[in-house]
Amino acid sequence: MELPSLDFTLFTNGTPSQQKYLCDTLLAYCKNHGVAKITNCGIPNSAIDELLNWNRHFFQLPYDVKMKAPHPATPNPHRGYSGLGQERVSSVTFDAKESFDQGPTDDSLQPNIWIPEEDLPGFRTFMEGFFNLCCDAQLLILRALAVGLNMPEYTFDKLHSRHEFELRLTHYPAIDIKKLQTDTNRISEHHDWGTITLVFQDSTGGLEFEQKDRPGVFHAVESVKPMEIVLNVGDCLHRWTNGTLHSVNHRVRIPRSLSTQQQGLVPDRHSVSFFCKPNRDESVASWKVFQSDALVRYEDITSYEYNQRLLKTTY
Ligand SMILES: O=C(O)CCC(=O)C(=O)O
Ligand SMILES: [Fe+2]
Repeated sequence: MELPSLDFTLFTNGTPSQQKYLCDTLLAYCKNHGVAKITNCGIPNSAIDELLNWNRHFFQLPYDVKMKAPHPATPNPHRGYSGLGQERVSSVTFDAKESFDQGPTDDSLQPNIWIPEEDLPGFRTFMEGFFNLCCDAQLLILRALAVGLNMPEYTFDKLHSRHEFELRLTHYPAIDIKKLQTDTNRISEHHDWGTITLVFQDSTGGLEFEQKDRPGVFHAVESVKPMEIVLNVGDCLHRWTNGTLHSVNHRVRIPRSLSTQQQGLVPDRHSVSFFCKPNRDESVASWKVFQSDALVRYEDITSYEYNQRLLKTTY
């Protein structure tokens, strides 16, 4: 199953009928698959190339330097560098990845943890700027989704006004294909916990999503160019819409181009995830307008409680 890229200039600069097409198509992907590929949502392509370059530079640093910004051994703050195996997405399978987590600059509850400027000059400035670009992009995407849902265009704006989002760099080191065929994943199957996630990836491949109506059947979602951003629906959007929008199960495994290979090395892979999450004090209960069968599937807890519940299972 190939996912075509949806060009967001249809929403920002298109005619009313092109705008409608973009919103309806985006909504259909979010309902039927929980995933879509998008381009031109306001983040310059050159910034995405640069982002992946910074990702490479960061993880190429010696381990001791990366450990100058250690993610604590505990879930909070969910910031800084996590080495191989520190985060456990699955309780069964080892995930061969290292990551670096960042939030907004002014978050006193979860302050950022940076390596010293002299160890990678320019890294922090670029990453803080890219975080802001993602903030603008998520607003645009959620407005298009709101229009697709026949809701007021600005429905999601105030629910995300505090930018309590996370930006994560991930590096999957080169690995023997036999390991990925047996006891190791790059990232085990999981749902994202927030509203939507934007995934920027290099051309290595390996990201897969589970078909909604065929549990256990996964399809590759690769980006021919890094400008093709993968959009995942997360749990909070699923909860608010009472399951109308589908929080997609996904994982990273062997790239499609190597799937028949029996031996050798799978090259390393770099990706970046921007997790757009509701303000911490927002409820993530199902909205009445989506309760056609009077069944409230999801209880009234805050976004923060929901997030903490899940975070505690992985660190
Ligand atoms: O590396 C990827 O492409 C996806 C990573 C992911 O799913 C995540 O960080 O939640
Ligand atoms: Fe994910």
